[in-house]
Amino acid sequence: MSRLIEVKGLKKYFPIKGGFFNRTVNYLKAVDGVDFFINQGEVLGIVGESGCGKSTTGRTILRLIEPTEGEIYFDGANISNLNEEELRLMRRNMQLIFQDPYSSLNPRQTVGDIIGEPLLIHEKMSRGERLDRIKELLQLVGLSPYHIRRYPHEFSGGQRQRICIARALASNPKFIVADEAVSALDVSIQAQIINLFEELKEKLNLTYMFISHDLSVVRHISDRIGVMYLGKLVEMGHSEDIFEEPLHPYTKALLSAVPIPNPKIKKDRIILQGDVPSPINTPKGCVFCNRCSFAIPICIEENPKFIEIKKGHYVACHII
Ligand SMILES: Nc1ncnc2c1ncn2[C@@H]1O[C@H](COP(=O)(O)OP(=O)(O)OP(=O)(O)O)[C@@H](O)[C@H]1O
Repeated sequence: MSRLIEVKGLKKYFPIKGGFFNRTVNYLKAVDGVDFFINQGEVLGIVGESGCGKSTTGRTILRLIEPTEGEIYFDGANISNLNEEELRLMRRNMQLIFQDPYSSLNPRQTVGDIIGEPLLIHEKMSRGERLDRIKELLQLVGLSPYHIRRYPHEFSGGQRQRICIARALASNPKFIVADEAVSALDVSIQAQIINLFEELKEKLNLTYMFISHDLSVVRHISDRIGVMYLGKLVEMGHSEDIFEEPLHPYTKALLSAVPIPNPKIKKDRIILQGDVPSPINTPKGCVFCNRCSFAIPICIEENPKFIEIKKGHYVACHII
């Protein structure tokens, strides 16, 4: 299996300005040194509580946010230092679908204009060819070609997310970052949109990074899952391993809150204590240690390495 995405030592520190001269007085460490890869045709789920750096990771990979440090490879090519023109060409291969289908569509544009916009930017097409392609995209996401002249307010939340997906597919991308793409939808509609993502992946040979704060959402679609906490990956592995044999105390705590239908899977009940530390003054040792019931003295002193415990299962924890 070939690697479509590879990320090495990725960091994104946002400067914090202050004082009379508005100088940088500190940094918020949104992403603090993450390494991972996504194979061609694979779905990597990224989970973690709000503010742990999931969106920043996704957007930095797409170069919508400039990385502070680290390397990003797409299909073997280092895209960390591309110039504007090179980035423009690269972007057609990588698309972002985000949370809120209500605010991400221009209410004054017709569905046809919304979906056709990337075709104007990226493709040299005649008007007729563009219309055909828009109709094809509408059908691909389960909408009707007759919807082409309608406006976003005429659609339900699930249908609007389908429009966003059609727009993202217009440039024939290979890689999609779906950032909380179903979080704003009702549970029954969430399932429909997740099924659509799965169908499109098979039909169009897509690769996804599927970001969610909700483990039960990523479970169904992900081949592998990465668990983030305070800007770092604390565990990553095949979905079955993460659900059936979680290793990191934080992953166990997240799983405690998720109902698991299989009675054979025994879960340690771990309740999260305390608060997430500030991403401005991150702890010297393990980022999770102030909330961990199993912490030992080394956890306060030393940041644990992210190591492969068994094939494909990585964890950053001193007690494993
Ligand atoms: N443009 C920015 N400037 C300064 N800080 C930012 C910026 N974008 C994000 N942050 C901060 O970076 C940290 C990580 O944010 P991010 O949105 O990546 O987290 P997340 O896990 O996706 O959470 P959520 O699901 O709530 O979006 C947060 O502390 C956030 O406040």
